[in-house]
Amino acid sequence: MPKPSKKGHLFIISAPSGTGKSTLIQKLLSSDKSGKYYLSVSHTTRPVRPGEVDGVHYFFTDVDNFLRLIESNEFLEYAEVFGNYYGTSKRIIKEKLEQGINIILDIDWQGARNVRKEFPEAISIFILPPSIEELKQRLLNRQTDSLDVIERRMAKAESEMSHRDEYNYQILNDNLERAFDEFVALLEKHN
Ligand SMILES: Nc1nc2c(ncn2[C@@H]2O[C@H](COP(=O)(O)OP(=O)(O)O)[C@@H](O)[C@H]2O)c(=O)[nH]1
Ligand SMILES: Nc1ncnc2c1ncn2[C@@H]1O[C@H](COP(=O)(O)OP(=O)(O)O)[C@@H](O)[C@H]1O
Repeated sequence: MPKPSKKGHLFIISAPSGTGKSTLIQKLLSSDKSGKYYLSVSHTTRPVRPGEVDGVHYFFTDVDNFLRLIESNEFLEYAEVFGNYYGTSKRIIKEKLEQGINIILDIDWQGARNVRKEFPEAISIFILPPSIEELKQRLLNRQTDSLDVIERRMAKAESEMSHRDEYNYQILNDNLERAFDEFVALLEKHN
């Protein structure tokens, strides 16, 4: 009898906007030569940033279509974040987990709560910025958002951080190399 193949793990990554979660995740994916990790591509109604590609960074959509996708039960979870909708597709996640591929979800604390309801075994990691001042500096340096968008994201940072204790692990993203090593070690521990 063939041995039942091992299922993939579900990793939830959250952090205040600008902390560096996308940077850490992209670094993981570029070092993942064997394709062990898959980053779930969410749907969003927020505007495309320069350099972002539809279907790669997000599936960019309008509100009407997003509401249709909710109706047709397409999402494992969805939430309103910074005045836009964001949602995680259900089908592809289940498929990949069955294939033994680990899934990375870059979602906010509301999404994390909802995913835990369906996947209590999910492993959740909260990434912390060194300080609020440094967080603002990173958002400014990134040069992807206008000043009022940055202000809105900063206003939400404290409330996002108030959920850090709901996560299995917390990683401080002070020095990128150090934080990355800790991030990889943590993921590998579960493999
Ligand atoms: N609940 C939920 N949150 C999401 C999803 N996709 C992205 N987010 C979160 O939405 C927030 C804003 O994401 P984004 O606009 O890309 O900004 P960034 O975090 O500054 O790069 C972040 O906290 C993401 O983790 C999703 O599918 N569901
Ligand atoms: N450890 C770090 N030190 C300094 N800058 C960082 C660090 N990690 C990420 N950054 C930079 O901070 C900005 C925000 O990072 P990003 O990954 O887009 O954040 P998030 O996905 O959490 O919103 C980017 O310009 C990125 O290059």
